[in-house]
Amino acid sequence: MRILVVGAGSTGGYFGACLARHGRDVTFLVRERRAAALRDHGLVVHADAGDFKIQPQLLQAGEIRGPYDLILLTVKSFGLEQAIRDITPAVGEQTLILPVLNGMRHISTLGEVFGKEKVLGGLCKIHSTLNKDGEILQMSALHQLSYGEQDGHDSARVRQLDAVLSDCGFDNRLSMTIQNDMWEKWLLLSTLGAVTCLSRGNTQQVVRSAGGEALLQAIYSEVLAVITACGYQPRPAVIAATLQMLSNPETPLTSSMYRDLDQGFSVEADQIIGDLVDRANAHALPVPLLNAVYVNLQVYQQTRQAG
Ligand SMILES: NC(=O)C1=CN([C@@H]2O[C@H](COP(=O)(O)OP(=O)(O)OC[C@H]3O[C@@H](n4cnc5c(N)ncnc54)[C@H](OP(=O)(O)O)[C@@H]3O)[C@@H](O)[C@H]2O)C=CC1
Ligand SMILES: CC(C)(CO)C(=O)C(=O)O
Repeated sequence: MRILVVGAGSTGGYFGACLARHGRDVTFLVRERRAAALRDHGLVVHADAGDFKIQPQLLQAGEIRGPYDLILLTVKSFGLEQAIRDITPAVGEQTLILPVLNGMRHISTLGEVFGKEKVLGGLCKIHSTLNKDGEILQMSALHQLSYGEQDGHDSARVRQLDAVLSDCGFDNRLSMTIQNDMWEKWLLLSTLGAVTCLSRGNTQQVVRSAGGEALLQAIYSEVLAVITACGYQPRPAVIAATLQMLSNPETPLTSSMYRDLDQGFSVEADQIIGDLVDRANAHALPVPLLNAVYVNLQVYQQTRQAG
């Protein structure tokens, strides 16, 4: 199976390197600066289970010759439009596109461009980032990649994909409920992103602040109400466990959006929070806290762009 990993950042670099290290046929689609760095230094991964390095096969936009069997899409939401243009020559009749982006909006965008049947549901759970040398840093043992047919049916192609992604050193999961899994992940991630970005701190600091736990719970309730209004019902056990995890005063959690904000990088405000606010508005659902977070992040983005 020929695999094109689009982006060699925190998630693409991690999962792509694991796949290549285990003998899968992986090529990374990267941009010029990343290509130069990876050519010179290789792709270095500081994994929880130990460090390793691969010399990746690289391509840049315009160099793609023919379709790939799998496109693992690991760009940020604000890079999606460009990535769609760049991968178009790699998408053939049988190509499967597996996106790991947070949120939901990209699924319909990709479906509209390439055809819904080519786009799998997907998500990853990992705490990873790039260090100052552009190396991948896995910050906890978590490294889960889940995927499945959007409508949950079993198929030969997802079984084949599952076989290829198995035994590559990360936790791969074929899911027959991937849409619901993605909504459940959004519940976790958007609450975590909202509360950490708003407070400029981790969940432990939030929960140990006066009114912090109540704020977290109130944001969580707003997100849950939006998701439910959209027709998805997170499982009761997941609702309870997620809130318990987020409110645990012993565990300082951050989201990738907060880590980006903390470093002055662009954040996926529209995809992770704005889309929830839009959906709430469509259902005439008041979400004052999410709205406050969204405004806050938009102002951050404007300040960044002006600076
Ligand atoms: N990091 C994490 O812990 C987690 C992230 N996620 C989600 O995963 C998605 C990806 O995030 P993450 O990996 O952290 O992001 P990163 O910014 O670390 O990596 C994205 C990479 O995509 C590259 N890229 C963007 N556009 C293109 C393009 N057209 N062609 C080639 N390369 C491109 C960027 O390259 P360049 O260097 O050239 O800009 C960058 O290296 C996001 O939606 C995020 O929310 C989900 C779970 C955890
Ligand atoms: C759920 C979590 C926190 C870990 O995968 C995440 O998706 C993120 O940080 O973007």
